[in-house]
Amino acid sequence: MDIRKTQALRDILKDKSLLKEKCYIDGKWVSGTETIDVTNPVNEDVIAAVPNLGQAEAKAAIEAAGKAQKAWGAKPAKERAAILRKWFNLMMENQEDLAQIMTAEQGKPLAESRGEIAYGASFVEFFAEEAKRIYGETIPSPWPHARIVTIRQPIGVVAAITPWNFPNAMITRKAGPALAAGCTFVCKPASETPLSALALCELAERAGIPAGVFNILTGKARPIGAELTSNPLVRILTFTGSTEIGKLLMQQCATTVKKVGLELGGNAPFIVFDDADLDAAVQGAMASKYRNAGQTCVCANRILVQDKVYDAFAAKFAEAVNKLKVGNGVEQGITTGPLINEAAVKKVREHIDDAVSKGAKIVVGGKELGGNFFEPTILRDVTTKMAVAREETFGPVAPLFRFSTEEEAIRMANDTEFGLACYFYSRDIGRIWRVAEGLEYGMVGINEGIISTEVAPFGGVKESGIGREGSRHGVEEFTEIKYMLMGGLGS
Ligand SMILES: NC(=O)C1=CN([C@@H]2O[C@H](COP(=O)(O)OP(=O)(O)OC[C@H]3O[C@@H](n4cnc5c(N)ncnc54)[C@H](OP(=O)(O)O)[C@@H]3O)[C@@H](O)[C@H]2O)C=CC1
Ligand SMILES: O=C(O)[C@H](O)CS(=O)(=O)O
Repeated sequence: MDIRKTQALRDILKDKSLLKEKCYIDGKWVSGTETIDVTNPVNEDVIAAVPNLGQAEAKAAIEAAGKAQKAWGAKPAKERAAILRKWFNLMMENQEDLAQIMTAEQGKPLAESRGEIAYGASFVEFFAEEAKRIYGETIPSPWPHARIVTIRQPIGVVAAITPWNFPNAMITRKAGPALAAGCTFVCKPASETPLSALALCELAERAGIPAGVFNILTGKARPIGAELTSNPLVRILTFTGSTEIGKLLMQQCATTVKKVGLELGGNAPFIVFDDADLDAAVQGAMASKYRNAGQTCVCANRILVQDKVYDAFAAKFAEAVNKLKVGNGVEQGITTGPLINEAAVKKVREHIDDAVSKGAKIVVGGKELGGNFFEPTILRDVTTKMAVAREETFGPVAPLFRFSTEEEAIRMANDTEFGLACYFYSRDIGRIWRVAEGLEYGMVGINEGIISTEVAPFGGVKESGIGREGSRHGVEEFTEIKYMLMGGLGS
């Protein structure tokens, strides 16, 4: 069967009006004089074309968001909550079509796309509820003639730039709390995956989200980014993507002292101690490493295995990885779709060749399968001299490192400028507390390989980012605390 054959996306969708080839600015569908092709990573076939907009349209979107923010922020929280709840319901009612759109433009297997739609919708559901719980406080006054209160108010216009690997959830993980807090939202999605974002606009309109509150524009990253980071109407830039671009955007935001929310790159260690349940560790490594063909910022990027169980773990892990099935994500039973593009395949190839040239051995996989497809791969006898130790592979490659002591494992795990997610398997309670507290990361998976959920704070330390998304903390990022002193009360 030709794994690179695909059906026309419009023919697959039940609700064809979800396939949008226009941007959504101020409640209007906007075309462009030029367009950008959207391709299916399975075979690079063009599946749609979206407007190639620039700085002027970004400015118009920001101004529309600025105009709409006052009324949206002034709505009672309960009303905003009800509209967000409708948006959530519409996402779940259209889950299959949204998943088909995602698999067509991003490549992940349909089961993962359906999962991402539910995950992305969960942020809208969660923050619809949190909208009603954005509290202030009263503070005991040091003066008899005065009283102190604080309130939380919406920060204002939110600008967002999002990546291709989770083209729905990385938008709703920002838009959910932003709209809940009474902010308005202007987002540039990744050029590879704009269709998931534009479908969200169609559902936002149906949910009754007013014009100007939720805006998506596609096009030239640099000029749009320059406007989003310099326009004084924008009060926060929230970005998910590479650390390199995150640093650039943070610099650009400095000129107008914008708040930033940054979810950047990772280099997650996955540590297997000799007291671990090896079957559970293999299961966790499979889930963490090969989800989205390894294209997630929280994927296990380095697998550190204690000497005594190294060979046993490697054998069990190889058996599991050999069961993965590479192919077109719309086919039944496919576990691993194509990588997003040629550059991604090239990076995986370079990482494997570098490791092997320095002494690593290929246990499973290691081969390109044509186009953007790459075999799920395990490397053993990997050392810290190899590129995979320092760089995020962002592909289906599991490098196995060895360690002897607990201290060595923590030192190896922390030997990186990144600090997003980390994982370890142990059944010794003392070790669990020592290691969890010693790891320099924003998130720790203990005996678990998948930790992302809307109820917990997602984010990193060091060069993996600033701020948290999801959880009650996620909505606070889009508010400002105002301190009010009420004086002249006599005594
Ligand atoms: N911490 C987290 O939650 C996540 C981190 N990442 C990290 O991102 C990387 C992979 O994602 P990838 O999309 O390639 O990352 P990029 O940083 O290249 O792109 C992310 C977004 O930034 C935009 N962008 C790129 N250059 C500029 C610029 N100069 N000005 C404004 N916007 C710009 C892109 O637009 P365009 O597409 O038009 O180029 C895209 O929308 C990996 O390092 C991964 O770890 C990814 C997902 C989640
Ligand atoms: O972009 C990513 O990699 C996501 O943040 C990972 S998750 O939230 O889907 O786990």
